[in-house]
Amino acid sequence: MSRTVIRGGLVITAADEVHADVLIEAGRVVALAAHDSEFTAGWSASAGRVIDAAGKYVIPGGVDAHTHMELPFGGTFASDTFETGSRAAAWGGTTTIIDFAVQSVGHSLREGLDTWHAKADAQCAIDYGFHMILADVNEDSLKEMDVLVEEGVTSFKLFMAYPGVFYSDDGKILRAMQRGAANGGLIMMHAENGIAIDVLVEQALAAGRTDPRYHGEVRHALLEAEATHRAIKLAQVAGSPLYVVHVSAEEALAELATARDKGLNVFGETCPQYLFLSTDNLAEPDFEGSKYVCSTPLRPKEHQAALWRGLRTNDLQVVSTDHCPFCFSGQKELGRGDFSKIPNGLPGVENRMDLLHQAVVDGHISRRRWIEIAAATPARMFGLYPRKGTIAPGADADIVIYDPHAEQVISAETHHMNVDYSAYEGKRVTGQVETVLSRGEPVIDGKAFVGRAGHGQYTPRGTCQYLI
Ligand SMILES: NC(=O)NCCC(=O)O
Ligand SMILES: [Zn+2]
Ligand SMILES: [Zn+2]
Repeated sequence: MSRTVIRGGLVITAADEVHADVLIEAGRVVALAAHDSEFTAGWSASAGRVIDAAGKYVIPGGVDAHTHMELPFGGTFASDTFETGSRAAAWGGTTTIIDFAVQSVGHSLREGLDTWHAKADAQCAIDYGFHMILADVNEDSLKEMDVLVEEGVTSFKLFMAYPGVFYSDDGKILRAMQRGAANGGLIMMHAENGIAIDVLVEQALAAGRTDPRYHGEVRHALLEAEATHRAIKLAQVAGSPLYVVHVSAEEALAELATARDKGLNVFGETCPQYLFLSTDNLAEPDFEGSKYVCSTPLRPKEHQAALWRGLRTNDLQVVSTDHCPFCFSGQKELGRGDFSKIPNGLPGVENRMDLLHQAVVDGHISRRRWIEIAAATPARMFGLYPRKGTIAPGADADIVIYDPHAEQVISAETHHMNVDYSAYEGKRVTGQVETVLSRGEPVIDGKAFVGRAGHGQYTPRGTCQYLI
């Protein structure tokens, strides 16, 4: 049986930081023990591979709980396939993604799930699971939720935005929440008042305000806060937990904090783009602002301090990417002259672990909190813990050797995502992935990709393990 030993690194989990050696066998962590102690004697001699991690961090692979490979949106498709996107994720130290299978209106959940399996199976370099987007809540799809939860698709995204596409009205949302309360499925909410936003879009375009910056203005922070408040109340009535995705506005975060102060099972996710980018980017000239069009939108810089505080106080529990890349050329350009036609989404699956490490360097969060929000909590939230999200006996050996002192400059010239720009072009960050193991197998080795499409396995999930 092949054995790997990782020697001499600082092992960081959400719970601990310890100088330890890690023994891996058959794709799993078998033991951790104090570096070069009596307990590790003989490990290296019997190992097929010994990785020297002296001076490096040894961390659980990242769990990115919000990606959209090949998502159809606005008449085009997100430009990363599961092959290119999962490879890029590995380059950035993420070893599990949870992507969104989509139910189309008039079709079953099963059809949507089968379609996403056909896109992803045998393509991924790292392990993957699925949430389900509920676009058509009806008697049949409600019943299907029960079956999917049993099968390991244990979370369902609903949209208060995008009328005519993914939108659900309050009655449908309430019914899905009631079903989730009964079957254990976690409701994930895109919380923006899409009906009101569509009025503002129409008014802006009629007044000749067509540039990307107006995307941010019509998607008003108060309309995110209002929808967040409404979603919380509906969840309370239904008796269901709630996970609000891509929180960007301070006012929306305040709604989550109030609910959590009452002891409710209400959770929030934010994304690196809301922590590091702002409406200044949306206002870039020559249509460059289109590169930053996503929903919820980027906010004025002042919101960032509130989001960092929310991450420290645990009013926000998870940082995912909402990775949904569209090339500037030919895709973002669909919205020249009409911001409402710019496909929504930003690339970032490769950058998340590095940007959050930079947040450690900058003093926003601690090292253990970095691992908690990027690996341990998403794994717990979505029923993957302790197989994913930690380094402990029995866990999958999804492990990253991270060089905390390496300097790098993020750029489209060097990234591996299938998109022609970087949202963080030119940003200097300290820290870089050196080696990535997925179930004990090297995927990135000494800054080279050595993985393969099809190594990544579909991973059915349990129900939420984060309830109060
Ligand atoms: N977020 C975004 O702009 N695009 C992806 C779809 C979604 O998550 O709403
Ligand atoms: Zn969304
Ligand atoms: Zn999304």
